[in-house]
Amino acid sequence: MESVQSQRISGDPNAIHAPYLIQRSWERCARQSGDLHTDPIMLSGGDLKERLVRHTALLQAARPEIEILAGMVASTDGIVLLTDDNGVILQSLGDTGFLQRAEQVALRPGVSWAEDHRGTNAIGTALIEGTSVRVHGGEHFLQRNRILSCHGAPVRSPQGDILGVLDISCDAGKLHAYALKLAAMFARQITNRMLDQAGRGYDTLVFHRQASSLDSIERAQLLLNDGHIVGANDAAIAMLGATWQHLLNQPLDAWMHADWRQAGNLPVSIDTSTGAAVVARLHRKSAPSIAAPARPDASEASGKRADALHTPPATHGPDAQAPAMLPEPAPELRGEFERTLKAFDGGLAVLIQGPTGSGKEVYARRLHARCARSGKPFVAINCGALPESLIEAELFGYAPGAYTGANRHGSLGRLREAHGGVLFLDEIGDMPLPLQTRLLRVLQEREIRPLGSDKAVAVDFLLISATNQDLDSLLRQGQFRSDLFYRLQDQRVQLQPLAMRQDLPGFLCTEFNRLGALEKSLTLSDDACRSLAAYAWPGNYRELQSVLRALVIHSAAGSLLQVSDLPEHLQAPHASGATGETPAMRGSHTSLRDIDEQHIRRTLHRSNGNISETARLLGIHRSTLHRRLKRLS
Ligand SMILES: Nc1ncnc2c1ncn2[C@@H]1O[C@H](COP(=O)(O)OP(=O)(O)OP(=O)(O)O)[C@@H](O)[C@H]1O
Repeated sequence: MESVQSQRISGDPNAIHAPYLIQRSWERCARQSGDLHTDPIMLSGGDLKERLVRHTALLQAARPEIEILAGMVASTDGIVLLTDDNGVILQSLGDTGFLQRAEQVALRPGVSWAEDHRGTNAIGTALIEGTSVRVHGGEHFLQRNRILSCHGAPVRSPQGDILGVLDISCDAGKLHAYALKLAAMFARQITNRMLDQAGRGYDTLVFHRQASSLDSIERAQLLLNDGHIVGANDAAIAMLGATWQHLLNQPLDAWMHADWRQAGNLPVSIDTSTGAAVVARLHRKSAPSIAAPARPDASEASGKRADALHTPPATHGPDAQAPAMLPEPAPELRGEFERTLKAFDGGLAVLIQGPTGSGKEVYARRLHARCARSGKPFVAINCGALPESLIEAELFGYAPGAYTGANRHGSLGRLREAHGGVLFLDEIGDMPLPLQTRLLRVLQEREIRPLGSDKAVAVDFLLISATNQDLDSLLRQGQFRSDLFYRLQDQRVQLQPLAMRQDLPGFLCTEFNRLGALEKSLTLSDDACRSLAAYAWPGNYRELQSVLRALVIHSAAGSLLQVSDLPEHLQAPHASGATGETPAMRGSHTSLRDIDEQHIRRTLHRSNGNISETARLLGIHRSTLHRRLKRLS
């Protein structure tokens, strides 16, 4: 398969835009080719009508764009199609001559062009990859579709979900280099229009590096509710160097200097957290918000949480964080995820173990997003980041006037904020022993007694905890209570290091595109991709994101990146003579704990022993690093 594909791609200089996307798609199709050769699946008139009604908002936002675009591609006899998120064509517009020929391959409303029905094609493949895709002539998996050249670009909701695909299709002989960019540009315009519609009732921050682009299609746009980000477009994600799951529901202050509050109709200059200077305009809306954290007993609450904890605010409600925005578990973990979800929904406590950056928090948020309590709070507590002196009040709350310096209204405590929802205790292995005792009591009695109060308050939450430490050995050393341990681990989940991921080479390219490569038309050469896949990735997904982001930022637009463009430690010696073999294929004799420890030591060395810098690079709190170093010494 590989040689056929690369031959075809190298024979067509225009088709090198994303060989991996096409190749991966062909591999998927080859695995199920028996089902692909059946006739197109056509919805009945009633079903199509029902779908059109369901997607009214998308169709309305897209109509003006589709009309303009159809006029533009008419000169190439092209047509414009809009599909839903299942690849079913909702609307087609354009040259009637080509429309008739397109009919022959069932390129018409009501037909599904999902990849598992029609093989590799711009619509179905763009839906799976989540990026713009061009599929030209012979790149189509099914022979009968090879008369086409198709260019599909996903349209996203303000929360990043793919709502459908905008596609330009024409005769394969009439390929136009600009068609993919055109599809992507108009898809972005539809996304922006939907963002404008959803934005009624929110503050909207529009920004760009140049003031003259604030009204252009390239503008970055955020919807804000009480200073928290509740919607965004791709340009905002790229300009802030963020991902959907990191941006949504987070305070804008974490991504931009607080000066954004000074913006109004007159643009102001602001620094983003990555140090880039942007110009921003703020449109304030006075209508009520939908995603404001509705804490239980808000009247008793202190109003503002201690900032020192760096824990994200509780996320609530169906809009809070849809599962589609969270990264999927690796394919080999999906079955296990469903089993864990069932146990979790049944009330069992879940303990997630895995090395640093392996996606424990993402896994926990995904469980929350998919469980029966998804509309209820998700309260994340980083036990390693809590100073011991504050931890008790922070977790269990306190009565008004409980101690000097306390908020005079008292505090609910984070455990009570989780009432009705999910409590996520991250880095549970770092919880000091006295607090373990207190937590155990809460889990047994299902009630808490705030500091300075003798009134017990009932609490009800599902529990997820996570650690990158070996709890069994902490138990043996007497640093972790065994009775608490058994309460936490009804269902255990072991996350693998990124390097063990079976689809690593393909995944690297998808991540690279998602993190901005596509926007800058960057491509990884086969050797560079192999080299990245052969690296051990001790910092796992977190390290991968940081490497890929840096590559995107430092590469000139349009480049084809070679091994020599990669950071030195990713080039050799593991890559030299690499056969495309990933650590997962080679098997690993290194324990998760070893990888973690080696990673900490290496990072410390790289930072010349600077603890703050090491903690920042590892993405952990300084106090956690101190504790880990104590154990390593
Ligand atoms: N399956 C995945 N695909 C892509 N990115 C992922 C995936 N899982 C996690 N990430 C990203 O990796 C980073 C680290 O993830 P997360 O915080 O969940 O890891 P963790 O195991 O909880 O880390 P730590 O042990 O340091 O707390 C995040 O930026 C997250 O978005």
